[in-house]
Amino acid sequence: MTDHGQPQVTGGSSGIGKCVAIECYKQGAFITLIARNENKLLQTKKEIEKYSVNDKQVVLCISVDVSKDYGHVENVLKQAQEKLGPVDMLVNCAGTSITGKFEDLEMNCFENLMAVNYLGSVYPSHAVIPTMKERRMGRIVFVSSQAGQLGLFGYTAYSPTKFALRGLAEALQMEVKPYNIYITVAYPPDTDTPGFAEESKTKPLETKLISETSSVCQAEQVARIIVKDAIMVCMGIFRIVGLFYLGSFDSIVRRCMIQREKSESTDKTE
Ligand SMILES: NC(=O)C1=CN([C@@H]2O[C@H](COP(=O)(O)OP(=O)(O)OC[C@H]3O[C@@H](n4cnc5c(N)ncnc54)[C@H](OP(=O)(O)O)[C@@H]3O)[C@@H](O)[C@H]2O)C=CC1
Ligand SMILES: CCCCCCCCCCCCCCCC(=O)[C@@H](N)CO
Repeated sequence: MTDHGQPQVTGGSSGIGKCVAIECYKQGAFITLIARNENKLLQTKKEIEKYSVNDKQVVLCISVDVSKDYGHVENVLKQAQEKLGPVDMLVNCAGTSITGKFEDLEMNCFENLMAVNYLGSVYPSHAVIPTMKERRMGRIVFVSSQAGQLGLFGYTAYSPTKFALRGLAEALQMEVKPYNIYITVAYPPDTDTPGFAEESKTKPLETKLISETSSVCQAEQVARIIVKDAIMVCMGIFRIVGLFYLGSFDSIVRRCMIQREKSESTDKTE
């Protein structure tokens, strides 16, 4: 059934997720887009279909809130797999941001962001893992953020949700590695998307000034890196060989250094 990729992309109707879907579609994949707004999904489906590389390719749309009812999320993702075949990659892009000073943010900001950005990645991942384990293959991508590596002014509600994804990814990786399932985490910088434009409307001045120290990326570029990393990590054997080489190169450099120091000190004593 699957001589082509079968990715499911949450948040696939906009921004980074849309570009990830296009990137996979250009490689011949059958795509499932997951987001809430049906019109946006259909519009994106049409846009993606322009990039088809063969006439069998399909773009399936699922309208669901990834952060609300786990049972429902599980059902719709399973239904999609019945239609298109087993998913080989899940890219968790659905997410949103609210900025503001800690004391100015309402409690529901903290609750909603944790629900969408964190649980909204847990639910779809939990739904696809059993099939991936059975098939002894799969990839799951979590889209964190540079604000998931550093806590920055204005991001008290957002950053923790993105830090959480890293903890989830590392613990889950240890569990699923024996099943040949690979987890990657992306940490994108500010990226030009509808979500970013929305976020920028209410950013505190401090956050703006901090953000302006680094430039805004294009969503296409971020998506390309996300897809490439997800595929590269699968080449487990190459990674191991690569690490071995790095280790052996380090020891060459170390030997040369010791050699050079020795000959320098004998030069001095002569
Ligand atoms: N743009 C940026 O500067 C950066 C973004 N990121 C992260 O990348 C991801 C994508 O961001 P970006 O492309 O900017 O976002 P956009 O706002 O442009 O797109 C978000 C997508 O997620 C969907 N979505 C949002 N909430 C839910 C939900 N509860 N259930 C299902 N789908 C949902 C939206 O569709 P709908 O609303 O119809 O549901 C839409 O398809 C986010 O996780 C974000 O935190 C990370 C670093 C930088
Ligand atoms: C090793 C770590 C390197 C860190 C470099 C520091 C750069 C600071 C710039 C601030 C960037 C803020 C990113 C938030 C992006 C985001 O997730 C939102 N735009 C979502 O909408």
